[in-house]
Amino acid sequence: MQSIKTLGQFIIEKQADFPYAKGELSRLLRDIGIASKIVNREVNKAGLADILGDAGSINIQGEGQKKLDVYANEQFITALKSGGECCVVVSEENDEYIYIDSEISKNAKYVVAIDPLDGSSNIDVNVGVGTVFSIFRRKSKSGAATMEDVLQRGVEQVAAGYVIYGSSTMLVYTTGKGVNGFTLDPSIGEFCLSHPDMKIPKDGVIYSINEGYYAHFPDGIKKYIKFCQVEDEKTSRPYTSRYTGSMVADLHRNMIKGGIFLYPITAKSPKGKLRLIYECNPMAFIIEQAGGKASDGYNRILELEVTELHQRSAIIIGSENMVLKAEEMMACFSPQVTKKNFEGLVSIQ
Ligand SMILES: O=P(O)(O)OC[C@H]1O[C@](O)(COP(=O)(O)O)[C@@H](O)[C@@H]1O
Ligand SMILES: [Mg+2]
Ligand SMILES: [Mg+2]
Repeated sequence: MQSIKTLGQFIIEKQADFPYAKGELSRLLRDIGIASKIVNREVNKAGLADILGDAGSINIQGEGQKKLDVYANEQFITALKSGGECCVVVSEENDEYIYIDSEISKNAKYVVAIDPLDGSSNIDVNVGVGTVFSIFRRKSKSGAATMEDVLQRGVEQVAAGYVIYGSSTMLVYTTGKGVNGFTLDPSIGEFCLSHPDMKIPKDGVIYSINEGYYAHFPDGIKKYIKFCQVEDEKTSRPYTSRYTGSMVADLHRNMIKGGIFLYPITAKSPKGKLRLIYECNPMAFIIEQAGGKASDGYNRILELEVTELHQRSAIIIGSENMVLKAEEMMACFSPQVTKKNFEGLVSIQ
């Protein structure tokens, strides 16, 4: 009989990897696991419960909030507040960061940034959606948290993960020592280790991008899309186009099969659409830990300076060789205008 390993058992076991660990991060991951199960329960019966459709409110991104966005946000914030291991929460659905000044949390060590429900446009149509989370250590010693605690670069993350509410529900996370995936077994209500030590193939034949915005893409991206569509058996092209409209679902698929996901700048989103702190950075940490690569077309996502809570970024992420090819196209056809080469350009004239 094959023994199962639950998320809780795995977390405790891996705690040994961190000699000075006191269990705070383990308990924090446990709390996120519990909230994920509660959200999963509502997602699964969304059509029956009054949880589909719009909540009638707009978030700071100017996006209409779905009822499930609001519900998921409440569940994660409640779990993080009652768990006591997190002193600040940054959420896509809250304009400002939430400092948890309760007795058990106010001096807690960790900061959590979260996209409670990713792929909101797919909620009402039963296409895979997700949750994305990123965990940092606070910078300030204790007491009220500061912007310095929340505006940290991706390289500062101590853990990151996502939950995908799809044909099955999975939680995938890293603490910087590889990536592991757990599938929820509803019959025992436990996430069980199903995908140990996940690795993304160096190459793939899947590209994921919303080609509806093609006319507004940088030339480098247009060239890369053309590159994907060329007939060339030797390089298994044309690649296959797969795009669900849920970043978590697209990245999860590409992580398992190999592939590239691109959300570049467009006329509609001149700084990109996806948010650096709770979408790009956690997914970049996971994909890099699985052997892949993540950039904004020029720079490593995890090294980008973070200056705003809901800062956006262009993102090209996935199989290493595919991202390198896309970066090559960007460098060639959409060279980055940096202060340095702008002065160079001006001096030529
Ligand atoms: O509809 P578009 O412009 O292709 O955007 C789809 C992208 O937007 C998102 O839905 C944004 O995330 P949220 O749903 O959390 O706001 C991503 O999951 C997805 O990749
Ligand atoms: Mg999202
Ligand atoms: Mg969201």
